[in-house]
Amino acid sequence: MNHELLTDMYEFSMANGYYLTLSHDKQARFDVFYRKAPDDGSFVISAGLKQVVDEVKNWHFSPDDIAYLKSLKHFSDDFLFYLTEAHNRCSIEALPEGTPVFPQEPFLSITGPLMDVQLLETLILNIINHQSLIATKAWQITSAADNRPVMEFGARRAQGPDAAIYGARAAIIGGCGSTSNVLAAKLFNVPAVGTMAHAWIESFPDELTAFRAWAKIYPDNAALLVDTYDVLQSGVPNAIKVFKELRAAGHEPVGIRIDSGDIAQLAKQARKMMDDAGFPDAKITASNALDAHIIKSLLNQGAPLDNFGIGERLITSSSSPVLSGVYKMAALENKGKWEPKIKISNSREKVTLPGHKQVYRLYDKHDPQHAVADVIALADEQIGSKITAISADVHVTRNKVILTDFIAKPLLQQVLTPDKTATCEANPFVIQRFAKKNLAQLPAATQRLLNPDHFPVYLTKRLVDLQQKLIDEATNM
Ligand SMILES: Nc1ncnc2c1ncn2[C@@H]1O[C@H](COP(=O)(O)OP(=O)(O)OP(=O)(O)O)[C@@H](O)[C@H]1O
Ligand SMILES: O=P(O)(O)OC[C@H]1O[C@H](OP(=O)(O)OP(=O)(O)O)[C@H](O)[C@@H]1O
Ligand SMILES: O=C(O)c1cccnc1
Repeated sequence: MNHELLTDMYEFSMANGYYLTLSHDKQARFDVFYRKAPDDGSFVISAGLKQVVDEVKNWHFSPDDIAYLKSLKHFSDDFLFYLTEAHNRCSIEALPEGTPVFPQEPFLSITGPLMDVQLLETLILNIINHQSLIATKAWQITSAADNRPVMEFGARRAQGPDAAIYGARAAIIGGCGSTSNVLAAKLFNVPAVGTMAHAWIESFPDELTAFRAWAKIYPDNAALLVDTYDVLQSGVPNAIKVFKELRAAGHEPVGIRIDSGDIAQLAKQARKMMDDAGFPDAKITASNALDAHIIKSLLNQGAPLDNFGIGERLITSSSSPVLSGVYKMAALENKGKWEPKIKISNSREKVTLPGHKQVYRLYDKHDPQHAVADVIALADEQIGSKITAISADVHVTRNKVILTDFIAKPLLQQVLTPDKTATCEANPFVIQRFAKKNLAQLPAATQRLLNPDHFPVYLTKRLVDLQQKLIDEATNM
């Protein structure tokens, strides 16, 4: 299904209005950014860019779409004709997927005909907000799991098929190692994994028969679900019987999955039983409405867990289910000249950053693996060896600093041009490694699950002066 109509009606009303009142090739630039990270975190892991680039690159309206828009009797024929010829005329600059991004930083900027970029607002936000939210949640969960493999199990609880598919990709970006979602595994070339459901056990006369039947079919992939009847009285003893039979036939068992009850207590006792029976390498997988905080707590209780299967709280980010990324006009072309644009608000933090911008990550000159701050600058500014900067966080009291001794790396990169040249990493594991590398360069305190430190984000003086000038002009001061 093409997604060109996946936009809000007001975007079409405005685009039709622009067509009727403004010059048709008037260019505009919009930025995507967010103001507050989910779960009171300090950053978001950017995700969704690959899908955005694919959508924008192939942007077009089918005859059926045009017929539907015509049937609404709301748009001019000339505008509808413009849409029949629509194709990508936009360029996109963006942070690569997997970049930890902080509030106010544009993680994507799109430039193109005003009508086109306006029509793309809803779809771009839909994709970026969803996938960045899930990638960030997956980072929380996998960081709590402390290098133990996490399988994404959420398809059945995701809010619809797209959320399951693209959520699985975002989960890999955020740190998961595999997914139970076979379609996502196929589409993104990632491992499809799984154990068994209680239905398998219930389909046989008893648990032992069910385990044996499984082990016969999958002798090298026997991860047995032990909680259908009683984990310690029945599940683990039966699993051990089958493990012994497997070993006698020359196979090593994978382990067990515990999906209910007090996981810490059950895992400790199951571990002891399997060790005593000669299976110290049999793994214990935990599942059952787990999230980052429960995983941390289980590990703090000393639960000997090797793997996690995580569904609903990952795929829906249920503890913080919205990333409110926004899409705001930064500049508009007028008679061949770009003019910076601003949205003013009574709340200082909601005043937008005007103009064509670049985000720099500053690394300590003497320790270049250590990021010390980000700076948002105007794109045509020269970043020298010294920057006078103002905190992007309006609540900071001592908000003016002089930054020196840094190496500045520009983060926004061109990923799509109107001639359809697209450069954008697709492989979610490559992106996962990029995310890990970038996170390792940030202060550890910004990555606490509870009350993390905020990473300093600054604006250059020129950007702040431009913002103030536009505020003054708009308020006639
Ligand atoms: N030792 C533990 N410490 C903290 N949380 C735990 C522990 N063991 C399980 N949990 C979590 O507690 C929540 C509720 O577990 P509960 O015992 O109610 O599940 P259950 O009723 O046994 O499972 P089910 O409803 O699937 O039969 C789940 O999110 C689970 O992951
Ligand atoms: O709990 P999640 O993190 O979403 O992980 C996925 C869950 O999906 C399955 O449950 P199922 O749908 O069979 O229902 P159940 O909760 O009764 O086990 C599985 O047994 C997990 O418990
Ligand atoms: O393979 C599993 O164990 C699995 C898959 C999806 C949901 N719950 C469990």
